[in-house]
This record gives sequence, C-alpha cells and structure tokens, in this order.
Amino acid sequence: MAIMAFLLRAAKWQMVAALAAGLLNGLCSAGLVAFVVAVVFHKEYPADRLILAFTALVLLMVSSRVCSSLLLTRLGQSAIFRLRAELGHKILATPYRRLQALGAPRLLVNLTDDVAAVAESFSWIPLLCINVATVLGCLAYVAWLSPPLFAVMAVVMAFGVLSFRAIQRGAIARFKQARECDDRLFQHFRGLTEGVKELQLNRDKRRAFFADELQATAERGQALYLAGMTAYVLGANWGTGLFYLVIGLFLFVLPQHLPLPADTMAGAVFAVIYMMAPLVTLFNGLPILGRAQAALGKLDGLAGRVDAPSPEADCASAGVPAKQARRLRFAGVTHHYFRDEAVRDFMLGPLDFVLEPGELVFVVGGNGSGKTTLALLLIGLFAPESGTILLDGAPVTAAAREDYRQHFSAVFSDFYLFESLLGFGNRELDEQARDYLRRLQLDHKVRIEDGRFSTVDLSQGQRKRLALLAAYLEDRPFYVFDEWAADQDPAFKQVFYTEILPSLKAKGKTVVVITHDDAYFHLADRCLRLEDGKIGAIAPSGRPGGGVGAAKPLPAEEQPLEASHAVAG
Ligand SMILES: Nc1ncnc2c1ncn2[C@@H]1O[C@H](COP(=O)(O)OP(=O)(O)OP(=O)(O)O)[C@@H](O)[C@H]1O
Repeated sequence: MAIMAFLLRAAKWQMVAALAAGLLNGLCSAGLVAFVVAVVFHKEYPADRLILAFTALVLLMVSSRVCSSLLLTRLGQSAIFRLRAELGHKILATPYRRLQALGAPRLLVNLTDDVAAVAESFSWIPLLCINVATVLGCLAYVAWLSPPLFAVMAVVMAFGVLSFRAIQRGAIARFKQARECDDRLFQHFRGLTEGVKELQLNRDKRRAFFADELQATAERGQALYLAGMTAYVLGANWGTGLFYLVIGLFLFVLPQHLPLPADTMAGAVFAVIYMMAPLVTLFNGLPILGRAQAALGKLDGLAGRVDAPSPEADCASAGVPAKQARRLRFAGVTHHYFRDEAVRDFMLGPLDFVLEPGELVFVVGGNGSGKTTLALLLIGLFAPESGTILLDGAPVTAAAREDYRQHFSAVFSDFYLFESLLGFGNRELDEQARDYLRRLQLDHKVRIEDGRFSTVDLSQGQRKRLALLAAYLEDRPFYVFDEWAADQDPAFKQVFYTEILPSLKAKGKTVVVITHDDAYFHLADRCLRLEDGKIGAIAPSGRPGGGVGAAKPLPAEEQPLEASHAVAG
C-alpha cells in the first residue's frame, strides 16, 4: 500500500486513469466468464450477435490491459527517475557533517539497492492492478449470480485475508531486518574493495574478515530473507488453498442446503477457477512489494536525515564571488566531534585569527591536531558550533554559507577527481587547461577535449596535479590545499611551494596550505600551529612559534626548476 500511496503522490491523475483501465480490464475478464457460461447454457442466443459481442469484449479487454500497463509502466519509470533525482538533490543539499555521520556505505545502499527494490516493485505493479481487477470482476460476477454463494466466498476470503496479513507482517519484519544486514554488508564490501591489498597480504586477516565479517553478515541476511520468503510462500499457498475449499463447498456442501440452477453453479465454480491464476500471480508478487516497502521505509528514513534542497542553492546569480580575496576573520570559532564515553571528545577552538587578502598561510601541527577540521570550517563545509566567521566584517550566517563557499577552491587530502572539468562553460577552457597541463608536466600523459580528461588512471601524485589544475581554473579568491604536496616528488614539491603558491599569491588570492613540509615553512607569510585543537603559535614569515625563522637551505634535488614549469596566472 505504501508503494501505491507513493505512486499516487507522484502522479495522481495518471494513477487514477491507469487504475480505471485496470478495473475495466478486470470487469471484461469477469464478463468473459459470464459470456462463456451464457454461450454454453443458453443456446437460444443468435450466433452472429454472440460473435460480435465476443469480439467487442476481447478488443475492450486487450485495449484496457494495454492502456493500464503502459500508463503504469510510464508512471513507475517517471516516479523512479524523480526518486533518484530527489535523493541526489537532497544529498547535495545536506550539510557535509551530517553526510559524514551517515557514512558512504549507507548512502550507497540507499541509492542502489533501495531504489532498485522500489523500481522492481513498480515494474510489477501493472500486473498487480490487472490481476486485482480480474479477481474483483470475478467476485462481482459471483455476487450477481448468487448473493448466498458470494456470502460464503466473502467469509472464506475475509478469513484468508486476515490470516495472510498476520503471516505477511512477520515476513515484512524479516525483510526489514535483512535490509539492516545489507547496510553492514555494504560496509564489508567497502572493506573488500578498498582494503584488498591488506587482505591479500595477510592470510589470517583475510580469513577472519571473510568468515567473521562478510560471510557472517551475508549468512544472517540470507537467513532472514529466507524466513521472510518462507512465510510468504506458506501464506500464498494457504490463501490459494482456501479457494479450493470454496470450490469444495460450492460443489458438495451448498447444493444440499441451497438448490441452485446448474448454470449458476457452473458459472460460480468457473469464476473461482478463473480467479486462481491471477491470485497465484498476486501472491507471488507480494514479497516484491514487501521488500519494496522495507526499502521505501529506509528511503523515508534517509529523507528525514537529509535536507530538502533550497531554491537559492542552485540560483545562477547567487554567490558569484569577486576574483580578489577579502579579509576573513575567525572569532571564537569552535567545532566538536562527539565520541562514545570511552574516548574524549575532540574540540577544535575557540579559534581567533585573521586572513588578510593575498596572504599565504601555512597550517601546521601533528596528526589529529585539527588541521583538516579547521579547513572544513574555513571553506564553509562545517558550520561553527559557536563563534563567528566574518568576511569583510560581515558575519557568515547559515543562509549565507552556500554563497560563502563559492569563494573557495580546495584540493582535499582525500580529493575526488572528476573526469570532466565541471561548471566552467567558457569557450577557452580547453586552451587554458592544455596550457596548465603543460606547466604541470602532464601533457604527455593526459589530453583535454571538450573539458574532459582523456584519462584519470594516473599515479596519485599525477591525479593530484589534475585536481590542482581544476582548482586553478576555478579562479576563486581563496585557495585551500590539504597536504597537497605529500604525494609529489621532491622536484614538483619545489615547483608547488616556490612557483605555484607564489603565483596564486601574486594574483591576489589568499592561500591556506596544510603541510608537514618544514623545509618550506619559511616561504609562508604566517604559520598557524595547531596543538590538540588550539592555535599554539602564529609565527610571521618564518618558523611556527619561532618568530622570523631563517630560510632553511634547500637540498640539491629540490633546487627550483626552470621558470617554464611555473604555473602562471
Ligand atoms: N568524522 C569524525 N568523527 C569523529 N572524530 C573525528 C572525525 N574526523 C576527525 N575526528 C577527530 O578529530 C581530530 C582532528 O582531526 P583532523 O582530521 O582535523 O586532524 P588533522 O590535524 O587534519 O590530522 P592529520 O594530520 O592526521 O590529517 C582527530 O583527533 C580525529 O580523531
């Protein structure tokens, strides 16, 4: 029912038309039963009229079936399209911190398995509607033939429906538990694909992972799914079995108490037999609906945790930032990660600092000191829990955060490289990109055509250079690099610190670089050192915490490259 309600919400009138066509088809089916009984028992009707009526009935039956099927198929497909699009929009509109807490495996299983389960049920719904209509038509025919026969049938059917619903409830509960297992299974699949190197390396780890994690979860899911299916099979056969009971009652019990004409009795038995095939189809399809109902419940649950997209979010005019950086200030900004009781919560801040336009600032500190969290706050992907971020003196409110983010270009340490340069739309893009490819020493590896890289199957360092290229082309006022140079060879590290960063600064950009490369700290205008979530020291033009530090001599292999390698503005 949840699925039907979903379709009704999606396109009410299309759904009503499809149901009406399905109902007409069911009535025609029942009409065909009545027609056959009339032809067999009433020879007095003229043959030509019978042939005409038969032809009209069959044409109506076929055309209403086609109409209902096509309408419902179209409706199901557009509902699935909308479901996918809505989910995608909502995920993109949800604060990053909440998505992080939901986790990639759970989102993936929602986007793939759940949507597929709902889609499967949609493809089955035309059959369901037509078969329900056929059953209803046959019931109406029996009621018209003989109300007492119908009453007997109705009592048996009511008993059948009630007992089937009790069985079905148990089955749906099992499907829901099996669906929970799918979430965990996806997490394990992630371990399988992303941790394959570690697993192939160590036999004991591989065995333990396979037996205790993947196989155990898969087996539990399988057992729950089988329990749900078993309940459905038993329920379905119990339901169809009751119809044989009805036929037995019609043939052997009722005639002793209720004398009925032969054509009435034959018509009723014929109608019951005619209903059996649609009923079996219905019972077979119900598990698909049951699974879809569990999946829809999960998608509804997700919808409660992700946000509806706001109309401003994609507004073309909103948030086109100036190319030049402005003054940015953190005033008492904090962020918290909540953990379980066993581990201390991590608290970043309160942070107070200013980024002047065109400044090159390095953020340094040990692992887990809060550098990436600071970067996520800076670029507006995390909202401050307390305190304020001010851009040119204006506080960045929740409503302004989407626009605020448009001031930043970033390459994250766990960056994702898209195969195309997205969101540019300028004609000279390929030319500019080719120029940067050359300067980033990637032109012998990658070509760019219509804003698309010929390949992204490159080394991690090379992929990071492509990510840098995309960020460079964005030409935004603020740049944030999270350990960008970590995967680069010494020569290119040198290019990054001594040519790329200064060229961005020369263009008036404010550049924040998270780094552990202490050989280059002297190149920063300032270094912010983080220690356990607090700013330990701010050192102008030199070593963090050490005042103006002397420039450390560079190792021979890190001497500057030719100027032609520089990424110029
Ligand atoms: N999603 C999260 N949930 C809970 N705690 C988190 C989460 N992300 C980070 N933390 C914790 O917050 C602290 C700061 O993490 P952060 O990634 O900002 O540090 P970092 O300085 O960038 O570290 P690294 O140099 O290792 O990248 C760490 O102690 C980390 O365990």
